[in-house]
Amino acid sequence: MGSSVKVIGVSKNYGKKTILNEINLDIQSGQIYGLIGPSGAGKTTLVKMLVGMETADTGTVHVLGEKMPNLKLLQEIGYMAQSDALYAELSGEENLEFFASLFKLGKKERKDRIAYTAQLVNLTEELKKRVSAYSGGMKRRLSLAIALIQNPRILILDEPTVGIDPELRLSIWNELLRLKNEEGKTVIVTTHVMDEAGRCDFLAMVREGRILTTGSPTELMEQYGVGSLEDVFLNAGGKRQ
Ligand SMILES: Nc1ncnc2c1ncn2[C@@H]1O[C@H](COP(=O)(O)OP(=O)(O)OP(=O)(O)O)[C@@H](O)[C@H]1O
Repeated sequence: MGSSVKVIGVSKNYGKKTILNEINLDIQSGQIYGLIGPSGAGKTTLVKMLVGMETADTGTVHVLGEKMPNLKLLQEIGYMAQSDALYAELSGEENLEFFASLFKLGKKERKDRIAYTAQLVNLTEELKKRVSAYSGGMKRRLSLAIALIQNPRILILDEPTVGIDPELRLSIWNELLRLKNEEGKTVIVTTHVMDEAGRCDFLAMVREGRILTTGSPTELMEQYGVGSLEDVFLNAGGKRQ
């Protein structure tokens, strides 16, 4: 299917600190690609580069064949940040309407996308409430709905299920799998949750700004001679402080 995302020789420093060190990634279209690694490894900095919100000091990032950053690609990339960027004084529905208005969507399509994304994250009944009255999990769910609003080809989700209960987490993962299988979407996700990592087609282990290893979950377990991704994570030195 070809590459959706190509990262070549990307490095980034903040002051004297090296945050990303010679990163290379080739993310095939129609895959769920997981970035796993301990806190502070550089995952968020890396995904921000894929979205075009950060620039590399050296190296290049291409998304759908275009060099990033590139405003043309906003329509094609849905991004869910680690902290929610929502308008607290507006209702959930007004937030969805606002974000939908930023994209090229016809009137009916806009309405349909709002209904579909709200239902996907189980917020249909709560749409009229102000976001300031939402719980943390509800805000995460609304952020996920916003990431999907313009029907992007690539979804980039930074720890999407933090604060979401197991039942809804499962239904979100089932939907991500459906989006991949039926609509050929590419999903890039950062996670600390190993059962989520196990649902990815391909994983990159990130630590101290480097990619330690890449492979399917099964390949990584074989590589480290262990029976679980938890053990891969620990053996690769990813134990949380
Ligand atoms: N704007 C910034 N200025 C200076 N340092 C930064 C900046 N943004 C991130 N960092 C540093 O870069 C490093 C990597 O951070 P990043 O958020 O990319 O890690 P992460 O792997 O996403 O971690 P987590 O899982 O906790 O979100 C950290 O040491 C962080 O303190």
